[in-house]
Amino acid sequence: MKTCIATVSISGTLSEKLEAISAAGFDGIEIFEQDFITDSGSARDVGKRIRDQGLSIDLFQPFRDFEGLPGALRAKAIDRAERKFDLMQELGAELMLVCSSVHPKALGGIERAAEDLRALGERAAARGLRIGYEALAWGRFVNDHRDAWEIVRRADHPNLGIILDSFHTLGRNLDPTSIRQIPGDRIFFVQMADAPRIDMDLLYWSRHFRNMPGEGDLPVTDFLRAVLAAGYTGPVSLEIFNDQFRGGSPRTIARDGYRSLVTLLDDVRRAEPEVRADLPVIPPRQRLEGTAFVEFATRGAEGDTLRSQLTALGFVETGRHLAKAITLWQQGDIRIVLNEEEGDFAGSAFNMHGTSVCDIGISVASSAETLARATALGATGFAQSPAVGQLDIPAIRGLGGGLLHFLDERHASVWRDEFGVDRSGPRGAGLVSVDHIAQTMTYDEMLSWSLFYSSLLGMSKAPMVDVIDPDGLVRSQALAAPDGAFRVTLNGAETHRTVAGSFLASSFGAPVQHIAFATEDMFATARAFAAAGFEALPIPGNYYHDLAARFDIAPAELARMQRHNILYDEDETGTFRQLYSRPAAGGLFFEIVERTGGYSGYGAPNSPFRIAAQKRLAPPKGLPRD
Ligand SMILES: O=C(O)c1ccc(O)c(O)c1
Ligand SMILES: [Mg+2]
Repeated sequence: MKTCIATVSISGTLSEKLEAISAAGFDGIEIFEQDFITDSGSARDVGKRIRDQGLSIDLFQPFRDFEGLPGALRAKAIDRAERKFDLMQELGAELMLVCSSVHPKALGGIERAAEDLRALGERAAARGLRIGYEALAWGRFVNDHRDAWEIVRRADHPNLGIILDSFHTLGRNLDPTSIRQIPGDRIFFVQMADAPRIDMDLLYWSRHFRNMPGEGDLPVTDFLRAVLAAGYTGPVSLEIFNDQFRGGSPRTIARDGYRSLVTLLDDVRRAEPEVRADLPVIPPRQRLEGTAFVEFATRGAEGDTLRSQLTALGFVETGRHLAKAITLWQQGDIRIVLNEEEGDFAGSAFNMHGTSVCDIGISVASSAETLARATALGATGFAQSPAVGQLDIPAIRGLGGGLLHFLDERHASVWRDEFGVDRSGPRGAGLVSVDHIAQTMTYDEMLSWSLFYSSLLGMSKAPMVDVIDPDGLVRSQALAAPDGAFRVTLNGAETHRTVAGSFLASSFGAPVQHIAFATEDMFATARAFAAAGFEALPIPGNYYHDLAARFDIAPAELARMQRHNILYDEDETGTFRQLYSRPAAGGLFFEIVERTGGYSGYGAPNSPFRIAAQKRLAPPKGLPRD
């Protein structure tokens, strides 16, 4: 199945767009007329440049306000179409998109529209061209793909077909199953776009907020399933109008687009196995089984500080790497790796970010299949020649250039072979596993990284939440494996003045801002911490007065929470307790959580209080406080 993208979806000049689209792996483009007009090359030159990039021109668009016009206006519209046919022939484009009219003088009527489009189909046929008719969601008379299809059906011309665009159908909440009734060969082109569910004017929503399939909230998989079940075998294309993408990096947006489209085709292939279209075969998302390790790059005095922090949290050093300056720290099922090598990957991560998380190991059902899927979806592989005796574990680059390693049962012996350790850690303070890893990025990187996790790995998104920092808003997007075995929260900062933003600035983009460990008994853990000299993030008394008002918590329990600086939340399914460390050098910190019942959130109502408490302790530089 051919993969395409509209030039409007990518930022830059036409040449930059083409280069990025080609590099990302697409087969063809929809050329937006505006991108042609702004270029200084002739139509022939532009057509050649596109083909020289290895791309075909699968659609020329848009041609507006054609059908339903009276008298002289109709004649002028036909003349305009003929001129654009000339242009298409020079470019080497065979299919034109005609979108439903919004012209104030246009007249309604299905029969009139069918007649006009039949006439246009006839003129296109005389030149070996074809016309695809698309219902814009805000079209004056035609704004529903079922009406567009009725017009195309009545026009009954072989050079006229329908163009389906997921946004126009799903944005109006139209049921895509009606598409299954359209003969597949009368669908001339298919455009895919997702969007976040926002209640607003359709045209404005479409022109500014579309995003890549899987990045938004629309049922795009159901839509494409219906299209392919109808027997459509033509190109599947992305047509994404998005303000943020228009200002983004052409390469990144094109790569994300390709990743989202191949993921969508793969999801459809699995959901609709009878379809005829030839869809790319890539391995399925692998089951995630947990966090195998979290590796820090550190050195010298910073390493000593980190070691004393880990000790206060109940970790113990259980092994040393047989060949490198790397130590293993354990507690329960948690493995923390401290890498003080100067020459390898961790060394360069330390030079760049200071003490920081440079590598996350994820336990998966099959690491080879995980790597194969990630590679098919355009992830950047990572290989560092293993030291003697070091297992070669598949890895890719993640956020901030950090690594993600994928381990399966074939790598179970790595701890014994390389560190001489073959059991889980001591009970320590009762920390049992990594609950989640919090990654910080700029706001405009969030869609990209949430697509990364949801397309490469078996993780799904929770609704986005706003986190209020006293100095700005931070958006937070959580993603989790279905059973919570692996969770990440992505925090998008818009200014340097927020805790998240100042972390990004001061660490030069370190990928992990905090790690949350799970305990099964928060109070026992807090007591063990206190005995080990752990210093909690102090939470003000006002918080506990408010807790007493919001929830039914016994006074003795509330007093215990306050004594240990424990935060609390609950929902219909269960309860959540949180305890934070003080921020370490560079702003990195630890969180301890206890979940009961089915609570699957992250204590979002508590984050403003946590952030304010962090700022009291360590005001961002240049911002005197109190
Ligand atoms: O916003 C528009 O006008 C517009 C133009 C062409 C399309 O294919 C479309 O989906 C929207
Ligand atoms: Mg469209």
